Amino acid sequence: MSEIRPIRWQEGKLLLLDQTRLPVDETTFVVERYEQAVAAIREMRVRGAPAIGVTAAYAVAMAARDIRASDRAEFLSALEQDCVHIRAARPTAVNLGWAVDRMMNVAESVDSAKEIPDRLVAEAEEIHREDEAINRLLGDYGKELMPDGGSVLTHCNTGALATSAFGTALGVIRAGWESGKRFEVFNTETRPWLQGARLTSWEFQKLGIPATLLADSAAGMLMRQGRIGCVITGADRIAANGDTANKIGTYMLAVLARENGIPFYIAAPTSTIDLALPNGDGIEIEQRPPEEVTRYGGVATAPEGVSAVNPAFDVTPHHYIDAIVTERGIASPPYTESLILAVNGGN
Ligand SMILES: CSC[C@H]1O[C@H](OP(=O)(O)O)[C@H](O)[C@@H]1O
Repeated sequence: MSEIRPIRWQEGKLLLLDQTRLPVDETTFVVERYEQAVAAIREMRVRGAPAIGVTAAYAVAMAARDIRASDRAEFLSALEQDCVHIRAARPTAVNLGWAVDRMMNVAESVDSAKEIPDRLVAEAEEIHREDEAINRLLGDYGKELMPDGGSVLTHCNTGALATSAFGTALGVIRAGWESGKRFEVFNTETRPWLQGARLTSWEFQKLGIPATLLADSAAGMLMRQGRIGCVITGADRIAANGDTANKIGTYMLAVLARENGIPFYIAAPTSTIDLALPNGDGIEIEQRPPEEVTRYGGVATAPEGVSAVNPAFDVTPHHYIDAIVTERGIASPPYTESLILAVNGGN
């Protein structure tokens, strides 16, 4: 099976598998300027915390390519201005800001303005390469949590489409399956943007992993019936105490899992951990257009004029989370200690 790669850098252009068109059409959205990358992130043509970070890295490199200043200080000032727009594309996933910070640190380490653009392309490519390796490591650690002969439920899309390749929570499921374990897989549709129905189901079919799609509201009944052995999701930002922001509906699944005595896991690279944030109260939750709730595919699914709220994420308190799988191992409570070790490489 050829790996799904939603992001490709080719001859100075960023080629994105347009996720607003899946699963019906597999089309490439071509990005040549950083402004187009910002729009693609905001419009969710590319989405998923790690994928947003990789795309933001290339956006910084493209911004640098268009700056004409020869003076180093002027160049860096202009680049930081462009980075303000890149950082603002979507607020919740920490990976975006993490990638921009890393790119700006590299730019500031270069002595001559004319060398910055090429150096930044190289750094963006390195971030891109690192992400796949990290996901595979994470999957390898996490696969032990997959219940041979049992079942797992996942939410939203955390597969290759949410990263550079392989995925995070879906990568753990894939690694467990490819290690020879056999278990039932369930995935929620994930309203209103339908990442689960449109993207995760598509990825499981590509991987040859049988998976059963369910309405978000059916998850509680399946748990109560004993049909779900564990729940695993991704993350967009993990605070120092383990409070975790993820796709809207995750908190509901975590509370239902605890109520039914089912383990609830998070899978995320350490770049998603924000140790500067003591707890989840300070995580900015992206509010997306109400039309994503009241319409789908250009068709009204609610009466014209109805008001709607559309938070794209929620925060799951750390005490509902049984383990956090990272590329440096599985973190267990107390997360105030285990996440520091994970981020610092065990030291
Ligand atoms: C591997 S992180 C994927 C993460 O991102 C998703 O959000 P969105 O589709 O809005 O970018 C969701 O929270 C996933 O868990």
